[in-house]
Amino acid sequence: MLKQIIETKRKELKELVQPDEINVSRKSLYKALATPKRSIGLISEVKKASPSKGIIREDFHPELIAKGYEEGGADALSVLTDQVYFQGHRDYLSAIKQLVDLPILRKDFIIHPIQIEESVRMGADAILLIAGVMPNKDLKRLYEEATATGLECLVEVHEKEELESLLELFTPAIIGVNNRNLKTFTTDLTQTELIGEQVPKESLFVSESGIHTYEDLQKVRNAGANAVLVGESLMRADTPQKGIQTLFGGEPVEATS
Ligand SMILES: O=P(O)(O)OC[C@@H](O)[C@@H](O)c1c[nH]c2ccccc12
Repeated sequence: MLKQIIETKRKELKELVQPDEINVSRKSLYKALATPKRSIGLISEVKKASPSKGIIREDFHPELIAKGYEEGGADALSVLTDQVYFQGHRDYLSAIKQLVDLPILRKDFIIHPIQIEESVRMGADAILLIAGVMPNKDLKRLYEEATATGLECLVEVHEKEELESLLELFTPAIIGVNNRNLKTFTTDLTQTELIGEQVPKESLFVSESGIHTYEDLQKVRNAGANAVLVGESLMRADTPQKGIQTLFGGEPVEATS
């Protein structure tokens, strides 16, 4: 599946037209996750559909959802911009960036430097880079280019070996462990426990996918995760605020934040 997605992305890129640049100030994802509002950081994802689950939310209003996440006390937002497989859109990200005061992660399949310029223009604060979809040295180059333009990167890994070989080249500031097996689409939080042991102390550690309950949250926190990236379970909640509240077992945001 991932292979197919990347192939589609390559074709799309041949016809990419850069958007007009929106004028916004950048917010640091790293800082937001290093000083979370609760006992663990939360990146809430604006996600209408996915290849594994189909449509997750029919009445999909990205700006309302984003606003709800902000009111619910999310530390950062992730916005899907891939259209073909996730029914996202780069315009959603631009609109949300102008509406909320949180760092925004662009969730897409970034494989070429022109997407870095595109991400800057659309107003993203950070981008996702997925290990395994390109040689590590190419990923490192994209990481450096993005960083030089003021974009932060969440570097996602799926296997222990993937992280080990990446760390031989460089140490990403933010490392995400995806609990979803990209071949079978099943999620398993023990991935966070297993691979988490390998995440260097100086990097922020994000546990991604398949986090649905307060127990799940505690499990990955105990495994050393600094933050979670949650889409589906929040998108299926009555309201984004209620979703966050339930996920955190009612834990309030810190009064000082
Ligand atoms: O909806 P979930 O299971 O809470 O997962 C969110 C996020 O981790 C997932 O959307 C994701 C993780 N890595 C990705 C890469 C591309 C697209 C999507 C993703």
